[in-house]
Amino acid sequence: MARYELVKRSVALITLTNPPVNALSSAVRHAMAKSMEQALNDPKVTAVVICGENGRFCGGADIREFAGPLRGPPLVPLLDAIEAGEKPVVAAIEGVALGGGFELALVCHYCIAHFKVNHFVLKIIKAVGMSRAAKPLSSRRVSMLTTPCPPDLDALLEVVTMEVKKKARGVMAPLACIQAVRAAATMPYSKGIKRESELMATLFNSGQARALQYCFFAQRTAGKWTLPSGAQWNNSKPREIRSAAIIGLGTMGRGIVVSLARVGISVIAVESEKKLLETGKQMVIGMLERDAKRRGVSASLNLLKFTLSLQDLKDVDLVIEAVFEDMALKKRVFQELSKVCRPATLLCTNTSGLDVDALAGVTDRPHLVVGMHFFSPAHVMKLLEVVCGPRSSSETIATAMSLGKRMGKVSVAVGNCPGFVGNRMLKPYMDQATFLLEEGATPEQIDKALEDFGFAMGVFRMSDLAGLDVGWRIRKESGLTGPDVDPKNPPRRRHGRRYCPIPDMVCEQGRFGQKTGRGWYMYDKPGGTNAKPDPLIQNLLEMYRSRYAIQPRNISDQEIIERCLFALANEGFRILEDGIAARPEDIDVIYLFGYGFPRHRGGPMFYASMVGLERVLERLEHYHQAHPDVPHLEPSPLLKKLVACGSPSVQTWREHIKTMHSHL
Ligand SMILES: CC/C=C\C=C\CC(=O)SCCNC(=O)CCNC(=O)[C@H](O)C(C)(C)COP(=O)(O)OP(=O)(O)OC[C@H]1O[C@@H](n2cnc3c(N)ncnc32)[C@H](O)[C@@H]1OP(=O)(O)O
Repeated sequence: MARYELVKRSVALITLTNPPVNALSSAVRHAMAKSMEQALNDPKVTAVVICGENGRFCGGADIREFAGPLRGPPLVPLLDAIEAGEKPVVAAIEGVALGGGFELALVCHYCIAHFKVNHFVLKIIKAVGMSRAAKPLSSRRVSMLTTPCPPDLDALLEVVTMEVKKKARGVMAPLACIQAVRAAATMPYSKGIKRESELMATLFNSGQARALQYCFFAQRTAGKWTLPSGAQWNNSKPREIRSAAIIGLGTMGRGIVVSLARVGISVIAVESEKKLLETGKQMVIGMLERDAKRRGVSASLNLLKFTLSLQDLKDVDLVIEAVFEDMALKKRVFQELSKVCRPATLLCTNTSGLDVDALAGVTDRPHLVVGMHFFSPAHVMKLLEVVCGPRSSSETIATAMSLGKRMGKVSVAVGNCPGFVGNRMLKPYMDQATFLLEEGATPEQIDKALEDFGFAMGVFRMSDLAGLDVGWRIRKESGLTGPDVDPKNPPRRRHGRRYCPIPDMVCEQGRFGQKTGRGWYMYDKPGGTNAKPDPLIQNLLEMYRSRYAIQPRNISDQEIIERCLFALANEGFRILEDGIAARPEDIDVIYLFGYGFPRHRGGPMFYASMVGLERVLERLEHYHQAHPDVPHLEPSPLLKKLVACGSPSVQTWREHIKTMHSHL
């Protein structure tokens, strides 16, 4: 946990040894306290060097211990002893120094940071020995340092506070940080530290802290996929991918090309027409150049090839199809790829919800077919849903997951069903939002409630950004709207359930969102981003309500949140029951990284557990009674089962999920 060595007969070298990140667990704190005591009491020791094993100084407190009561010695007295000691202590920092690890470095009298500090420990020790006589320690104690306090501190912090409130809506920690900075600048050290401890205690005991800790581990759990066959992340070897091809240079295709090229993979990009190819090429080159400039590296343009011919793909390791969301077209592409590519080439689809196994079925290698569902813009968004078809091999899944990681994505393995996890859950969420419009709410009221909850964007603002025509096309293909559907017979119902045609009416007016300058909001120009409420939408809603004799009512923010988010979580429970997601953590990670769900709320499933499953069940029953023609509001059997089992913690739900067959 901490190794103590006497080096050169006078320097104590204390090495933190708690892999993988040398977190300050209770055992480490105990060993550190003992080692420091030994060093300070040993007359032979004239100086101390603290470092971390395996190229990492310290990743801070052991977050796993936060779930229980504090055990072992507290950190602050240890830090105080180092700071006040009569022997110089040097932090030799390599890799990370985070949280409590950073505090540990701060109280040391000297800090040396290098990307390979272990090579330097002996030199550091020598330098420390020499400087000992020259420099008295009083000037090296952090408590003796004065913090500069600008005369306009209040105004400065006010500006920062406003910025933080805008960027991290509803999040407590950044505001507490500003208060701690104020305390440091205006109070003596001991009082400032006391204030900081109080702020820390408030945060530490908050629901937000629990949510953020949950997110940290959920993100890491998501990479550890497992199949009922026994194949899993640590026993399935991914293939090495050196070359890839992308079919389709629309918005998604371009982002995927950039994501691959910037990690050094050669990419062949294919389009069907010369003009589309040229436009796509220019866009990709521009994106890569801007990206490289931002990262201070040179753009990897030599890795790219642009072509109109699928024949050029015969030798690539992997293909990602990113053509229009049209099953017939995708099947044609997969049939062609089957003929052209060498038998070992992996064939992936970027479909956002179509049947991956149906595509596998038209190829000569269904075991090498897998979904790689990127989120737009693909070179920015961190989420990748890896859609495992029933015939995808474990090697194929491992390769897609590992390629996602290589591109810096958070990859989550999901099963194959319409919409997979993310988009399947989006439907009930968006349905509730449009039903609320019918009942009397406005897009801006619903968006504000969701943004106050913490979403980066409300549902209507997000739809305008994504483009309203995509969903419209899908609804037409599923027979929910279009020339063959009589909107009056029956009105506001399709396939035996409630249906809101307002989104179709918006699209019929050519309002497709930001790209057309009009959508649920109006924008200064096509492509504009500054959303303003549009009186025409207000008129449309009023006319619609009067046509169907709907008496608008005042709808509270609480109802908006409950109906949208409990319907969302309810679908999540069904997804768990169906074996489309293996764990609630996977669902939460998908919503955190793909749909802007606020991290300090932990994701839809964690949020439901924090609200209390009993309460979620009671509200869903209430809303389902009021809207019996909305099946998504009917509480799922798993939710009922969990409540009947006493609402266990989210980490243990898996034990209660008995799926007949997993789709993973
Ligand atoms: C006694 C209390 C006194 C003082 C309290 C002070 C406040 C704090 O210190 S709060 C903690 C602050 N520290 C952090 O927030 C760091 C969190 N960790 C990270 O950001 C990263 O893990 C990393 C250190 C930058 C390393 O990143 P990477 O190389 O990508 O590895 P990972 O996959 O993220 O992590 C590997 C492995 O380590 C586990 N882990 C990492 N940090 C901690 C930690 N602080 N506590 C416990 N466990 C940690 C992580 O879960 C991974 O575990 P696996 O089992 O391999 O999944």
